[in-house]
Amino acid sequence: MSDLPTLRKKIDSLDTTLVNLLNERARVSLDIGTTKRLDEEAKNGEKAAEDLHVYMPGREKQIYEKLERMNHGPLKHESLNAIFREIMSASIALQKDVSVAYLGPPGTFSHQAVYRRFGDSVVYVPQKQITDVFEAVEKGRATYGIVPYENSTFGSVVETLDYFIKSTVKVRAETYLTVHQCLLSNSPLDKISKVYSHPQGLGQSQEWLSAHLPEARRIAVKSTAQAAEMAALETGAAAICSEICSELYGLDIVARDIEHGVANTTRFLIIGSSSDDQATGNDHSLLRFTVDHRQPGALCDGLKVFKDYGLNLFKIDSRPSGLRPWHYVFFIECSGHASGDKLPSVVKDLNQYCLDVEILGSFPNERTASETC
Ligand SMILES: O=C(O)C(=O)C[C@]1(C(=O)O)C=C[C@@H](O)C=C1
Repeated sequence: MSDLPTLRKKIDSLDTTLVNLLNERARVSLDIGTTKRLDEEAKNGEKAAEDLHVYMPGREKQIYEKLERMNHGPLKHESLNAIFREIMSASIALQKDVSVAYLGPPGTFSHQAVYRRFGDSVVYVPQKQITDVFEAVEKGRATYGIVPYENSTFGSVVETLDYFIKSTVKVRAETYLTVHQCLLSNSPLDKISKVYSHPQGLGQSQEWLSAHLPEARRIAVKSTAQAAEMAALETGAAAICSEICSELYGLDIVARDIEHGVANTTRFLIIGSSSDDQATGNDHSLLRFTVDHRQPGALCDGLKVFKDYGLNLFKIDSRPSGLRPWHYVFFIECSGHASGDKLPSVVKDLNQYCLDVEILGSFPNERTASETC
């Protein structure tokens, strides 16, 4: 082993090589941006080129999988992934100014999910409620949005599903975040009479609340970080939120990991003005449809279409349509991609049993093998 000055000299020289290589990569990324813009302009005109999507989840997944295959250490996979998250974040930001709307204020789990997916080089646009995230994307105030879709303990996020009934946005990607809920307050546990959180935070921690704060009022607010903001202003109030809100809002951690359920995980969807048209071979698609109730068995016949084409179903939700009582909109998540050969035929066949069918987006499956079991 060499002495310290020699080893540091080696590091200095490697850093120079790294910086040069990173800039070489950045220049290629700029060329990719220009090529995509020119291609889009030639195909769909100048306006489409302005709205160009620079975030390509399918391509990113390919890169991360390749990194995992070629990394033989000593760098850990997670460390290499974190480094590349920032490399790709910078790469996206070079191609275009990218902003991401999320359910704020800072400190929410959505905020952490944006960081996980988009890194530090994009602009973060906090929104007051989930519906505002959709609107920010629809009205072009943000390039992308991230919305909570479901939680492994408490189930679907109905506010998100309800907005998908009327929205024009498309799903581009998904991301998973392990969620640990904390009880934050400036009062001790025996003085807490009110607990604020998002309905998901309250739901994921209901067993703990019943055991430790059975008398406390549970108050649902728009987000977990808003709950922290509010709890910081009142004595005897607490918030169920992420640990990072402790520092952000000046609250003490009264209890940690109060969620029930094993490996409590929230799944987020990344939305944009269009879906990713690049299939990866392991994709999921989200569809929305309304069944024609005048036909007996229409829902059953509709579901059979997926089976006939060999597409696996992962999730089914139904929500009131809002148009008339007992009339529902169904959401189906299945394997396959909108640009594949099966899904367009499924949609065509489904139309026999449904009043309307729409593919809300196709995206790379990010669930790891262990999460699938
Ligand atoms: O391959 C592309 O399409 C790129 O824009 C390049 C790149 C990258 O830096 O590797 C950048 C952003 C995309 O999300 C995926 C990949």
